[in-house]
Amino acid sequence: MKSPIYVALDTPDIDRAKAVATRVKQHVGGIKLGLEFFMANGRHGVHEMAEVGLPVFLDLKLHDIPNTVAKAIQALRPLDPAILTVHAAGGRAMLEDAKAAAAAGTKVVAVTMLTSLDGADMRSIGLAADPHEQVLRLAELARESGVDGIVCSGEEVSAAHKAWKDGFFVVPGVRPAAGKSADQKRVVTPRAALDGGASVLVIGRPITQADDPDEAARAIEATL
Ligand SMILES: O=c1ccn([C@@H]2O[C@H](COP(=O)(O)O)[C@@H](O)[C@H]2O)c(=O)[nH]1
Repeated sequence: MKSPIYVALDTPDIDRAKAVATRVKQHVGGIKLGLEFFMANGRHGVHEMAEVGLPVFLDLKLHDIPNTVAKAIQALRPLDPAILTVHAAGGRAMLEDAKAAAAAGTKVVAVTMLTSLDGADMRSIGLAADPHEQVLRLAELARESGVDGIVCSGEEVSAAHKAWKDGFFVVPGVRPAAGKSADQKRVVTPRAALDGGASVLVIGRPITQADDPDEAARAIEATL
């Protein structure tokens, strides 16, 4: 069975990204390239990483007016990403236009509330709801807008999955041992995220910063 793990290759160094991807290839289902990699290496870098032979998740978290996001997604079509992120807070029209602009084979998923935020952070940006309520509200908006799924933490994935049975759920903030971790605040274990209904587990530093990334990915996979 294909691994649900997408390894987050957060580095500007394409040789390092390729080396890690090649080492962990047997234990992951795909690679995730985010802003750090894309800003440094652009479209050419994405093409090169695709040569590793794993599906590519382009985590650019697009958030702008509908026309700008749609045009950006059209420009990304030749890269043929398996998964692409936009921010749910961009609103219904932006989500609808994002989905319409993507290639049929690309899953468009909406980031609800970053896993680096907790309730206190939400209040500081003027949101009264707790993380759980906010994620469920944005999940409903994403579902109604026709995108394929959402990004949320493992703390909310079970409730979101119950409300959206055929949704696609991407869960970052995953750590072999739960609890706060560096900049991640809403954290669960890989097993708990999967039991909650995650379709994809995004795991970066626990693999990429391990002395032996391949062994770290294998050990995580063995818990699933
Ligand atoms: O809410 C979110 C959305 C995206 N991410 C991304 O996932 C990885 C997590 O990396 P770790 O090293 O495992 O913390 C990273 O690329 C983030 O940009 C997220 O963490 N939370």
